[in-house]
Amino acid sequence: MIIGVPKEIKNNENRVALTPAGAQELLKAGHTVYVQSTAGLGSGFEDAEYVSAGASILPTIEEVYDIAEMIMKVKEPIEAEYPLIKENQLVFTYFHFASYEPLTKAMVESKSVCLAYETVEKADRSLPLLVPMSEVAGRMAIQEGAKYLEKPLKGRGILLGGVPGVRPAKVLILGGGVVGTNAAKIAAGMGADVTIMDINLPRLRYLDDVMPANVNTFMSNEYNIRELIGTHDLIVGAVLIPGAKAPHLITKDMLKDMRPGTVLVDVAVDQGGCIETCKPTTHQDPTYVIDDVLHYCVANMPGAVPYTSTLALTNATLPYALQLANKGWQKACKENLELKLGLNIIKGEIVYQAVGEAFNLPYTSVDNFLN
Ligand SMILES: NC(=O)C1=CN([C@@H]2O[C@H](COP(=O)(O)OP(=O)(O)OC[C@H]3O[C@@H](n4cnc5c(N)ncnc54)[C@H](O)[C@@H]3O)[C@@H](O)[C@H]2O)C=CC1
Ligand SMILES: CC(=O)C(=O)O
Ligand SMILES: [Mg+2]
Repeated sequence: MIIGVPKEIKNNENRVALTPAGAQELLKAGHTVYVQSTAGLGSGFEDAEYVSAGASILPTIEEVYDIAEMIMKVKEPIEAEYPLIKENQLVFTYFHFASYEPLTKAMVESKSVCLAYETVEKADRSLPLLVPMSEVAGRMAIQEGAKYLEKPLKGRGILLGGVPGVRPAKVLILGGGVVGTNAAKIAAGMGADVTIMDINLPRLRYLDDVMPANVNTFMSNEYNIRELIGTHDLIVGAVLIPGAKAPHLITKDMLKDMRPGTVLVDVAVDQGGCIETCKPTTHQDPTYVIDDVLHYCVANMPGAVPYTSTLALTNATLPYALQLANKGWQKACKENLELKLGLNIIKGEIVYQAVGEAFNLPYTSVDNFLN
């Protein structure tokens, strides 16, 4: 198969979908790999390293899209990329369709095959291609939150860990999955007073078992959320209903119950956000203030630490990319249910229920395409 790796063009997105090591594995399996010039530079990989691994370099993004049967990307295509995507081309990347109707419609129109990293799902319901980036974003959520709690950055001016004789900051984490657990670990390590909320009681039991003593768990519901938001300094949004738009757990009216300088980091922004007042921001301009509450809603948080994120992402995606390249998407998805669940749009039809439902658009069974 001919595989193309374009350079990411979203704001401050420095990750790349394939490392030279990954390119070598695909080449060893008999495939051809084209990488756009400088695509790996932001993650520390020179064009020459891809060439040594056996890949070819193409100067422009147009040439990469033009030649490739499978495009491997990191972030969802942005408007400038829509016209480059071809009929029948397999696009393997994050899409987060349910949060953005224009992208969904553009990919339907492209008649391409869209296999979304974030909905590839294992039998135990875990999301193997989301996990590594959720680990990064969860840890970063506290790093960023602690920074924006500083007064000159418009936060309350409280030190996360406190000091002897002065109480630490209070951190509230909505959603105790991968992002939430990683955020809690870092916040607890810095000495904060941490509460994790989730609707999944077995998950709360597990977290209660493994987390240090400065982490408490609390059932997630509106009543309990309203009880806590007025006393917490940093609130992290980390809920997910796979493939669907995130539920708004913090509504606009709740902001008035928070103290001035409270910091909200809505990591779930890529699925629409679990804070009603959240709108996607970029690393260039990551925050804004509403009702004296600071919002941080960067939709590609791991893009800021590409040296870590590119390796973590490609460790997870490569085995799946190899299956797609070796067998073609239809056979690979027929034989591997995990990959099949990643199919969101095929040749003009939405095949992922939560995406169709998000926009009241028709959807069809993926099985219609796999026989
Ligand atoms: N902004 C960014 O750069 C990044 C964003 N993300 C996003 O972060 C979000 C979370 O991802 P993961 O932690 O991997 O998901 P996950 O599936 O591991 O965890 C989600 C948790 O939310 C819980 N949940 C669902 N409804 C809830 C509710 N009403 N109240 C409280 N908890 C609820 C679930 O029970 C689950 O434990 C996703 O939208 C993901 O795409 C992930 C990586 C990077
Ligand atoms: C998961 C995701 O949206 C990201 O890594 O940017
Ligand atoms: Mg994202």
